[in-house]
Amino acid sequence: MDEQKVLSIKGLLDDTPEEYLSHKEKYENSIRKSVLFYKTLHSTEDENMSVDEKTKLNFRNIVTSAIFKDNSPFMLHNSMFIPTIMGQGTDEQREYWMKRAKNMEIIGTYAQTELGHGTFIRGLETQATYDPDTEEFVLHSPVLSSYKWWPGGLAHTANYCIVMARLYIKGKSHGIHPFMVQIRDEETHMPLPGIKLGEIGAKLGFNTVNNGFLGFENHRISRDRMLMKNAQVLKDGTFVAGSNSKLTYGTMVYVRVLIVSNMANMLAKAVTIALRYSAIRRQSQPKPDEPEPQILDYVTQQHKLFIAIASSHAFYMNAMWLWEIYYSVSLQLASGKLDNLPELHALACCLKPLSTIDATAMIEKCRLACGGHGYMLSANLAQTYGLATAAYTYEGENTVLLLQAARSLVKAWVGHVKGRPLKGTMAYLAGDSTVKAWDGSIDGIIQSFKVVAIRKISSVVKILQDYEKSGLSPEDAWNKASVFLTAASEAHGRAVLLSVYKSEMDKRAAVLSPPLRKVLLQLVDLYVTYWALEKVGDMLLYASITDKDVDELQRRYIELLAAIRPNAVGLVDAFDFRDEILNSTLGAYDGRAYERLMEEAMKSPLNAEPVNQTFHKYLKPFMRGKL
Ligand SMILES: CCCCCCCCCCC/C=C/C(=O)SCCNC(=O)CCNC(=O)[C@H](O)C(C)(C)COP(=O)(O)OP(=O)(O)OC[C@H]1O[C@@H](n2cnc3c(N)ncnc32)[C@H](O)[C@@H]1OP(=O)(O)O
Ligand SMILES: Cc1cc2nc3c(=O)[nH]c(=O)nc-3n(C[C@H](O)[C@H](O)[C@H](O)COP(=O)(O)OP(=O)(O)OC[C@H]3O[C@@H](n4cnc5c(N)ncnc54)[C@H](O)[C@@H]3O)c2cc1C
Repeated sequence: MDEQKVLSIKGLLDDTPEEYLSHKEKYENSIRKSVLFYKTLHSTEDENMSVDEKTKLNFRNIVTSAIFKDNSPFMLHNSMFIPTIMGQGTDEQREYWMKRAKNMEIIGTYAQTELGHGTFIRGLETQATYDPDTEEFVLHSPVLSSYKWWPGGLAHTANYCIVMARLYIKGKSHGIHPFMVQIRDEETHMPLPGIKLGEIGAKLGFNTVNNGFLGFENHRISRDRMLMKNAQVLKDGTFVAGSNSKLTYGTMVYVRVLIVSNMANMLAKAVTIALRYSAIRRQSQPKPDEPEPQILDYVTQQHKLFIAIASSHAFYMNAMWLWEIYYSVSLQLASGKLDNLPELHALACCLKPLSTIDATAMIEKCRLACGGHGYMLSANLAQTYGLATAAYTYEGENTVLLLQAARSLVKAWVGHVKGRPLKGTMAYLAGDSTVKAWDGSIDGIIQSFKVVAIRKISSVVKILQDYEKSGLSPEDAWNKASVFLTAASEAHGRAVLLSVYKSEMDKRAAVLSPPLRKVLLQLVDLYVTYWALEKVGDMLLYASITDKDVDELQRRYIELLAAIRPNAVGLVDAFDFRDEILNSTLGAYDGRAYERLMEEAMKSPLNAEPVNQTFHKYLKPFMRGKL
């Protein structure tokens, strides 16, 4: 990625801090920057790229688009509109729409969620009724709850969107399908007749993504606007179903994998800021007559931050591994082979939640580790948190996705008990789940996490079966056991994250210089030890850990923090974020945090004059008892 080229774009970087712009100005400024940015450096995925090139491009797009303190109103164009055309369009539709979309002749978004439904896709109410007389679909929003609500860029930016709507033919519903809909005139940008558009209002974050609402009043589109790769409607209204109705959900799987990469990047940004600040901040005097130490030398500070470095590495390694699986399954789907889709879906339903849960918590911990200055918007930690925490919800709310993963794990376990072979990332469930003695090695701990997952899955299946034996319906039994179903999914996800991080690092270790290998493997060791201590209850219950073993783990953890300390700054420098991308008074490479804090403070409009007009208007009369 040519950051220099991007950052040299005149006007891309803000003179006025975004914090002091109005809601409307923030959006307008973000459009200005997005146009500059995309004119200079933007390439989208090309179908004949190698997996490695695609992976690098995805990661590159994430990093480059990190230039914005918030996200770009073009975000959905790249992350969902284009992937949906690629994944859901026929060859002819791809040919036409990809050219226009890649050249930014049109700007699109992905409109699935409605005011009344986000998780329950089968409950979506937007109607697409086929009219065989005119060979058109009539799009209609029958009730307020059917208005599309949330899609990024929908409010004022996009002029096209993929609308996920319920297909009706001759009064019969044929499920949810994707439709390419022009929503604004390409010349005037006015909403087309029968289309209501607007912005949903200020949010915790994402305030320049231009999330909008969309309502239809019997708006007609031609038949060829239904993306018909996975299902078709013939001219006479005959519906031709696809091989698997869930192929329509393909874009969501893609984005869930993308989110894992994005969490690696977001967490890397936050820990770079917090750790560099911790290296320059000196505070307190534990030893009389000695200078105040760097707060990075407090072990509690190391405990807060070093796990974030290791977690960013872990998410990155897992993301690259998952991209390989994604692209391999996508190629199989293209040739009609569907049997590996459920495993990819289950993996994405584990890793997206766990990476967003951990990243969100650790980014907040990075902010808290910076004390008062971490609370400043100019530190760019609060905004980073705001962007990350959104991913807990979007692209499949985490609880719902963990329950989806549980659905696959329960099926796999029940099948295993009946003698059906387990495969892929669930094969370990067939392993021995009795641990006679604690094995404190890295591989031993990872094996213990697998045992925890096996035991949690088997025990929640027993709970489900007992509930059903007691007369509960499968649905009621499922709901009753759902807390422990999500716990079983989390345990599976934890085992995957740990084992993939370790195995991917082992693959790379061979080509690393000995000093680099040592440091990176220390981070693997720290990550595994940290999680063994975090989940010590599970280890006690299922992995025969004793209090002596825990004591040993604690001592090892402390030693690892000390071992990593000399390389800590180098490890975040290695993320190689330029100051303009960190966009933080605390995280700049030169360490001049105090000067930058003051520089940013002086940009506050309130500092333009020594006495604010409210003194004479309100305060003085008030203090003189005259109000
Ligand atoms: C700085 C730049 C960084 C970029 C980073 C990315 C940024 C992207 C920005 C994104 C902005 C946000 C966009 C959005 O949020 S788009 C909307 C996303 N919405 C969702 O994800 C909705 C979640 N809900 C669902 O997925 C389903 O409805 C759910 C499966 C949860 C519930 O389905 P339901 O209970 O109705 O059950 P079903 O019968 O429909 O389905 C269950 C069976 O279907 C299989 N299944 C489900 N989903 C999938 C899938 N996606 N792929 C494959 N298979 C799927 C599931 O396994 C079940 O199969 P079985 O019946 O065989 O068990
Ligand atoms: C910043 C942001 C950007 C977004 N961008 C887009 C976009 O571009 N395009 C788009 O289409 N959508 C977008 N969304 C919407 C997003 O996809 C939905 O918010 C998400 O799918 C969750 O659905 P929901 O909001 O209806 O929450 P709900 O599904 O109503 O969830 C609310 C609560 O109910 C629980 N719950 C729901 N169903 C179940 C269940 N079956 N079992 C157990 N618990 C359940 C959930 O766990 C959660 O605690 C965006 C959302 C955000 C926050």
